[in-house]
Parts: sequence; structure tokens; C-alpha cells
Amino acid sequence: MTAKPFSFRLIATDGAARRGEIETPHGLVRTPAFMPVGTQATVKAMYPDQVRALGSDVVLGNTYHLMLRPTAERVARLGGLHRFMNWPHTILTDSGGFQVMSLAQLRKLDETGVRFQSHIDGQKYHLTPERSIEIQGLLGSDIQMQLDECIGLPAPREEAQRAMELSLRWAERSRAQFEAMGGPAKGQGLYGIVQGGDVAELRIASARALADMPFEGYSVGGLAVGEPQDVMLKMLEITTPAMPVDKPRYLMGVGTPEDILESVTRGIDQFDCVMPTRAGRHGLAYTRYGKVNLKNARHADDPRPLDETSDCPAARDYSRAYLHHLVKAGEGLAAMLLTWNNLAYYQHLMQGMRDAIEAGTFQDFRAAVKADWV
Ligand SMILES: CNc1nc2cc3c(=O)[nH]c(N)nc3c(CCc3ccccc3)c2[nH]1
Repeated sequence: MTAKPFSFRLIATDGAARRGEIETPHGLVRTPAFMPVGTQATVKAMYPDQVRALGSDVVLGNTYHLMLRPTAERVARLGGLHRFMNWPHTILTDSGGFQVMSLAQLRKLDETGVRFQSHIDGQKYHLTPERSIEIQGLLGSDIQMQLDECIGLPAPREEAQRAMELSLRWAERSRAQFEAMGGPAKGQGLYGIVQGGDVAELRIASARALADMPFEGYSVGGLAVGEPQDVMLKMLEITTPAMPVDKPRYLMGVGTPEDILESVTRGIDQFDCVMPTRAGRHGLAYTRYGKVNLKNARHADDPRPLDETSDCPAARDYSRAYLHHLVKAGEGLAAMLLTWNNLAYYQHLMQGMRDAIEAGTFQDFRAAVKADWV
């Protein structure tokens, strides 16, 4: 049987900011969307129900980590990633290339794909565009990524051009494998990934070439790799106008609340970042007043909660003094409460943006949020 096709509809725009909705086999994704990272089939320190209750429509999984452990074949035998992690909503997976280049040992990249050794047990692998799509299909991913090559910045122009052109050839091979596995008939989506480093002409060439291929959505890759914020934003101003207006745009790896506000302003629909979850495990809280580092002794006697106006218990029902104590004591509850608080803050910010775009008040919203940051 053929499922309902993957779809994206634009509900409203306010300048270049877009309010939309993606439909996947596992439900609706309200955009602009923040997608918590669940690299090893879990959003660290959170229960799936909690992640959902905060308004998350998508969680992210990772081909690189899951192919090594517990393997895609085992997850498939157990009913797929939705069943495995008890997340019956949309799942997006990365293709693994980015993580190989940042985590694996003895990496060798060539036209065929990337050869590497597992950072866990040293076992050898050969990740090709075809194998990456096969793994994402075995996981049952609703939104899949092409295999691409993401280079660091700054980079020589020749290097950016070589990696961008390789990624275009891998886009074709990824698409062919996705169609051979019946992805479109299952209602799944495959995104092409725009590369090109910080070179305007390469970014435009990559976006245009990918737009000529039949992808359900498009990612802006190769950013949030250490470049200054103004370089990232400049690349968005150049790239998004060259991307199809009727397809979702996913800026990979971004970002801080400010990065997200500025990127929605420049036409981005989907975001992922380890910031809220990782910061939570390191004692850092995101609040409407800005960041609070609970390792700092100045909180030791502060009876106030992080944000008495919040409807999230982690922000409202625990004093900064208590949170400081938990962080200093290395208690597990510190990571649980701060991750909960941080994801609540991010999802509350996304809901505010979605409402503001629909109301045509996005610029006022953006200014008001920034004014609160001390
Ligand atoms: C933190 N900055 C960051 N920049 C990135 C660039 C790329 C890029 O150019 N290509 C691909 N394929 N992925 C990228 C990622 C990983 C995003 C991710 C992580 C976990 C799960 C699912 C998805 C990036 N992350």
C-alpha cells in the first residue's frame, strides 16, 4: 500500500520568515521547528513523553552512531527506530558523513564514499551514499539526508569546490538508492544538502543543481562549523533565495537562540542543535533573561527559580540555590532538570516565532525576545 506522500505547505510568511507544516508518515511537523538531537536513540536525560510534551514534533537520530551500535539491521529486526525508542512521531536522521569526519578514526574519503574505523571497537566500515540510505531506510527514518562531505571553515576555494561537486554526485546516488528502496511511496522524504563553504558562487551553484533534482526538502550544510555568526548569516542571505520556495529548508547544526531567530528571519524552517541538551548536562540554563551558569557560586543562596513565569516545572519549582547544589554535587537530577528547562525554553521560543509569523509581528517578537536578554 502507498502511504500519503510527504508534503510541505506554507501557511504564512512575514518578510523572509516562513510559517509552514510538513506531513510525514508519523505526523505533522510545525515549522519553524527545533528538532532535539537523539543521537543514540535517546534525547539524553529526557523521557520521550517529556520531549513530546514540550512541543517537539521531530527528534533526530544518527546513522553513524546507530550503524556501529546496535546496528541498523538489529533496529530493523526490532521493528524500526520509532518502536525501538518508543517515539511514535517524526524522526529525522543524518547520513553519517559529518559524524564520521568528526568522530571516527583513520578516515579515508574518496569518490566511492568514506572508509573509517569505529571509535568504539576499531572495526572497519565503508559508508557509501547507497549504504547510508539503506541504513536510514532500515531505521525507518521519515526524513533522510543524502551522504555529503562537510568541510571545515575557513577553507581554500578549491577545497570547497571539490567537496561541493562530490556532494552533488553523492546527491544523485543517494536519490537513486532512496527511490530504489521505495522511499517516496512510503511517504518518506530525502533532503539534498547544499554545500559550498563560504564562497557565494559555489553556494548558489550547489543550491541550483540540487533544486533541479527531485528532493522533498533541502538542507543548508557546511555551516555551524566554527565560522563567525556574520559569515553564517551572509551565507544564508545568499543561499536561501536560490532554494525552492515550496520545500522545507533545514539549517544543520544551528544553533543558539539568537542564531535561530536570525536564521528564521532569513528563511530557514528546521533547526537542530546539541546546545540545549549538552549545555543542560554541563550546568548551563537557558532562560528568557539569558544564560545562567549554575556552576557559579553566586547562585549558592539564591532562592529564586530560573523563571517564575514559565509553565515548565524545572524552570518554576526549583531554586537556583538547589540547582547549584545539584550541579556541584554531580547529581543526575541536575542534568535532568536543566535539560528539561533548556528544551522547554527552546520550544517555547519556536512556538512564539510560529505565532508571530502568522500574526505578521515577527520583527516585534524578535526585538522583544532580544530585549529581555540581559
Ligand atoms: C553542529 N554543527 C553542524 N554543522 C553541520 C553540518 C552538516 C553537514 O554539512 N552535513 C551533514 N550531513 N550533517 C551536518 C551536521 C550534523 C547535523 C545532525 C546531527 C545529529 C543528527 C542529525 C543531524 C552539522 N552539525
